[in-house]
Amino acid sequence: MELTVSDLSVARGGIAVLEGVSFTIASGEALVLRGPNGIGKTTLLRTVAGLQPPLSGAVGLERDAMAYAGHADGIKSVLSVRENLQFWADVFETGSIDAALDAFDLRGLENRAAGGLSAGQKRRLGLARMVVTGRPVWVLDEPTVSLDVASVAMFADAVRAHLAGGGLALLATHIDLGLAEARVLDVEPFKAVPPPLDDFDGAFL
Ligand SMILES: Nc1ncnc2c1ncn2[C@@H]1O[C@H](COP(=O)(O)OP(=O)(O)OP(=O)(O)O)[C@@H](O)[C@H]1O
Repeated sequence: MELTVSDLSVARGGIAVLEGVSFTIASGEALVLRGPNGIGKTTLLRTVAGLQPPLSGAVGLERDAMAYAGHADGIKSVLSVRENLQFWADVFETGSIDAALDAFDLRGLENRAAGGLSAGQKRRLGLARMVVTGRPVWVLDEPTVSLDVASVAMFADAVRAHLAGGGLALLATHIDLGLAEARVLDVEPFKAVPPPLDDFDGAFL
């Protein structure tokens, strides 16, 4: 499997933010997007994951191959940790949630209502959902927000296991995950150039 992004231009609120982005990620590989706040990393990830259309260019994989985790954890607060994961296992028809509970050290919390978890515990539950989806392509936006050092290492291990199983990952993060094998793509050079003004006088009004 391979995720190929070709000459992709993406927009937020109707305004182009990144233009001409191209990369390929093969099975077993991870690519980390880097760039300053507001450059368009979230917009690029959402476009690659099929949550919004590109302005132009192409993503050479079906949306069904991907699991996306954004800033929101997507957890149901009245359900327990176990019920949350079971819900996703049912949606994705993947069966067991044991591997996800173990990967993110959630065994001791499995009967706790998700609404009563700490921010970092909620984040671990949200990331455990990626394991449960069984999907080969993980698209992750700032996955380590709220995680302590041990949990970041736990997350890096989960990504490594995913890659070892033939999966691939595309991530945006500002911190060092300790994933030495991951490639890094700085998206700043792809910053969109504003269109030239076609109303010279109007620009001064
Ligand atoms: N609803 C919106 N309408 C218009 N512009 C928006 C909207 N939401 C975000 N933007 C702008 O789009 C640009 C790209 O935002 P995006 O969230 O993709 O950046 P980012 O690189 O992920 O930033 P960060 O590192 O802060 O998470 C930013 O300049 C942002 O202000």
